Amino acid sequence: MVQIFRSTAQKSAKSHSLNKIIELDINDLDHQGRGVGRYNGKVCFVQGALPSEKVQAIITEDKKQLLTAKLHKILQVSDERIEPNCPWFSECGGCQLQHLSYAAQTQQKQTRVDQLLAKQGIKRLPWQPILNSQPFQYRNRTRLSAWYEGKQNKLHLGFRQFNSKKLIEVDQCLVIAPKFSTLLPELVQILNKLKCKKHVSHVELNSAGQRYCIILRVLNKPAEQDYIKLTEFALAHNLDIYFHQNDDEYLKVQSDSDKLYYSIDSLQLQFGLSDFTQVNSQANKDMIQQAQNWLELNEDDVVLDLFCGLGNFSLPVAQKVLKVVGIEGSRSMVEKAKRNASDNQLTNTEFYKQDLSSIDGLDKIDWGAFNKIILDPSRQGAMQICQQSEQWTAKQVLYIACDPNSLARDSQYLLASGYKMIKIGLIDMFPQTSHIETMALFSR
Ligand SMILES: C[S@@+](CC[C@H](N)C(=O)[O-])C[C@H]1O[C@@H](n2cnc3c(N)ncnc32)[C@H](O)[C@@H]1O
Repeated sequence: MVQIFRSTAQKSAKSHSLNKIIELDINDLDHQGRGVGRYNGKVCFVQGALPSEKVQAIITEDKKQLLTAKLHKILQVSDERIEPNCPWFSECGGCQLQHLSYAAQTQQKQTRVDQLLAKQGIKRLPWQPILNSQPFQYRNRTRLSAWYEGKQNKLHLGFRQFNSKKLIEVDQCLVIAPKFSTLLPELVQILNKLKCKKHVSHVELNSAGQRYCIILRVLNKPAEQDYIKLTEFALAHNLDIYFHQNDDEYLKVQSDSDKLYYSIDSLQLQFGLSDFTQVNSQANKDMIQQAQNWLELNEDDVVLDLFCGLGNFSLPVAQKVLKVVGIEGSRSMVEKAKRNASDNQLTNTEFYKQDLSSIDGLDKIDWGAFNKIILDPSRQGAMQICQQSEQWTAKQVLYIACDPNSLARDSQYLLASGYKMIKIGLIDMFPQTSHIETMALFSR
């Protein structure tokens, strides 16, 4: 008979290993920023440990091929270890790398991309200089969890703990816009004065555009008094505050209705609070500039911008080329991209709504019409698209990846179609975190 239950002996060996203190060498960082070593033939992930360190760690999880452990003591300290600036760093799940020097963070990210592409047989990458960001105060969007504690009749704001549902209350955050960080204690105070405080599920902070916006996600319709209190707070701090109750409905507590827009050089791009916008405004501008430089745009180019969003790449590119066609899955973003083009007097753009993960959608694209292609997919990547790359006439393809795993997978299809990777560079869009953004240029 096939044994499907673990024997009692196996079970008890596992339970004995829990809480055991082990000693190991750390030689890598994983995609969540955890130190990686080996113990008794198993891979062991130790949160808080760094490559080149020797540590003692307490086993918290014992699976067939891997262990998870908590850092207990550092026996040999990495030269790159620094004191984290944030008092909540060891608990809060928002940042994973504040204990690593900024230069080493980007170097580690580059190493990780090297490793992932090497696994697919893509080696000796043509690395370009890293596009660094300011290490703190760079985030223009963040979401705080809110939770109501019945016994004390108190609302708390914070972030989730690493790999857990537990919430860590914070009254400042070093990676978000400084105005928001300074305002957090007063924001919690005012929220605690609201009738609807029990029904606030989370709070979003958005300074992607010209205004500082606070969005309160509420489960029930707020009372009139709440509008009055929040309007006073908004006026006192020069903020816009919105209630977000249903999917696309954002109700501004003040009555004026300013449009939101962000700038790229002389262009102004309108966006909505539910739209995708890049989280790091300066890194976004640098990324767009690098994209234009790498593509060596000229006035004869006809460019296809896939996953174009609101026109973040399409519009600056349109200023330099004959024509840009942008394709995007969200109808409302396509409408905004069109309006953004006309508001900026750009007459050489077209935008279409299309699901770029469906073969039917891809069949409608006239691939032969473009000599340059920009791909900026979400984390899932652009596999279905890159699988069709054989039929492309484009000489150059620029791939911007927010997940290096997708880049590694999709690069294989491009290389198989005769493209060569001629440039690759890290864009440090998310300092202090383990997120990796990469730009790669392919040519044939
Ligand atoms: C990483 S964002 C990039 C947006 C834009 N290029 C920018 O820089 O702001 C990815 C975009 O892909 C869109 N998207 C996601 N899945 C899609 C799909 N299956 N088909 C078409 N667009 C999709 C999202 O709506 C989002 O606007």
